[in-house]
Amino acid sequence: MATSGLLRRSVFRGFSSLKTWFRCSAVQFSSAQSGFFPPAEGIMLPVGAFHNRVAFITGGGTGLGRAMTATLSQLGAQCVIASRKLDVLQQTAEEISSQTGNKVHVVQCDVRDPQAVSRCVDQLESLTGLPDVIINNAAGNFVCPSERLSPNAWKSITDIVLNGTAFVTLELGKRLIQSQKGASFLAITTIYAESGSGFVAPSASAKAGVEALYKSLAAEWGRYGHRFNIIQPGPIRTKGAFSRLDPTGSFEKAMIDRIPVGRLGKPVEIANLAAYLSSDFASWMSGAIIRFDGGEYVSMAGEFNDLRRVTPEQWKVMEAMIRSTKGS
Ligand SMILES: CCC/C=C/C=C/C(=O)SCCNC(=O)CCNC(=O)[C@H](O)C(C)(C)COP(=O)(O)OP(=O)(O)OC[C@H]1O[C@@H](n2cnc3c(N)ncnc32)[C@H](O)[C@@H]1OP(=O)(O)O
Ligand SMILES: NC(=O)C1=CN([C@@H]2O[C@H](COP(=O)(O)OP(=O)(O)OC[C@H]3O[C@@H](n4cnc5c(N)ncnc54)[C@H](OP(=O)(O)O)[C@@H]3O)[C@@H](O)[C@H]2O)C=CC1
Repeated sequence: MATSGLLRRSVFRGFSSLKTWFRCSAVQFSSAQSGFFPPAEGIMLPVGAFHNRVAFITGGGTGLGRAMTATLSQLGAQCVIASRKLDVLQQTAEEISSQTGNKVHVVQCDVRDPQAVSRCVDQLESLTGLPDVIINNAAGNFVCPSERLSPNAWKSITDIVLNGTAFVTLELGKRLIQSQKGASFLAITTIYAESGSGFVAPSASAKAGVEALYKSLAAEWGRYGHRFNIIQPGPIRTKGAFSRLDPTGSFEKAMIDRIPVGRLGKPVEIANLAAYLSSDFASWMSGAIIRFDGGEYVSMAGEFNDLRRVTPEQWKVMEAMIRSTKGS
């Protein structure tokens, strides 16, 4: 009796401090743990893995598209990058070509316009011939409460992300089928294409559509020699994304705090994965969706994941409480 009274008192003291502790504690992961997971900045595939290959990358002038272009070019590919801003494309192409010694071509194209996409593919064909690798990376996005979205805001994101990807994929796919040439298609979506997310509803909806398109074509166009895969990145700092998704910079710490690996991703990390998926080493991969997020998605999803905050001392108290229910 005396022992169980003591236990109850100590359990109660422990529990109330636990409640206080839970209220006070906001941080789940220390960025110090990123020390366990330093990014490897080198190029993963062997030199020449894309020798004699042509890669077409939308949005290749900036951010992740630029990193993918640099990696493919380093691996021997002749790259063609396309987006709206010709000056940005030209500067990126010159910088990458001068580093790798491989030509990077540029084509101005607004992927929202199917005629422009068709003209872009004409230009691509005359520059390099049809590509072996297609990376649908171009996107538009901004955080916005859904009740503030105008029809044109919705349309603008959907047109870039879903329709743009579809126009590029269909135009190239048809021409590749016609010429009996196989290719690897890769789309860059995001982790919330799966879960949905408040404040980016147009992007979440359009990215989910891209995933449905790529899974459908993986099933349908394997017979023409085409593979379709998807990378769902978590947060990787780029000017384009972070200026539109975290304009004040106040959410970055919260992002890092919920990533088990304890840090943001690096552009070169996604570039290595994209190169692998686009390479012959991945010729048995099609219809795959690779989540690439340092564990953020599962970290946000699990009901009991907040128990990471419980200290060993607090576990002693909780375990005693649970064990004391035996027979009740
Ligand atoms: C962290 C982990 C998960 C991260 C996921 C990341 C996903 C990403 O996709 S990041 C990629 C970010 N990069 C970009 O967005 C680059 C390209 N973006 C743009 O060019 C522009 O931001 C835009 C998408 C708006 C398109 O530009 P465009 O010049 O074609 O359009 P606008 O005429 O400026 O706007 C079209 C309509 O949208 C309304 N609008 C624009 N910004 C906002 C905003 N911040 N909030 C609400 N509404 C906005 C704009 O008013 C236009 O509508 P309307 O006035 O009715 O005509
Ligand atoms: N960075 C991140 O944390 C994450 C990024 N992603 C995805 O990664 C990809 C790259 O994003 P990121 O590098 O961060 O951002 P950027 O803003 O740097 O890249 C977006 C690119 O898309 C191009 N683009 C936009 N609209 C059009 C259009 N209408 N026609 C042709 N090109 C267009 C832009 O070029 P231009 O303005 O010259 O047209 C730009 O180069 C996107 O698909 C994004 O959704 C997904 C999850 C996380």
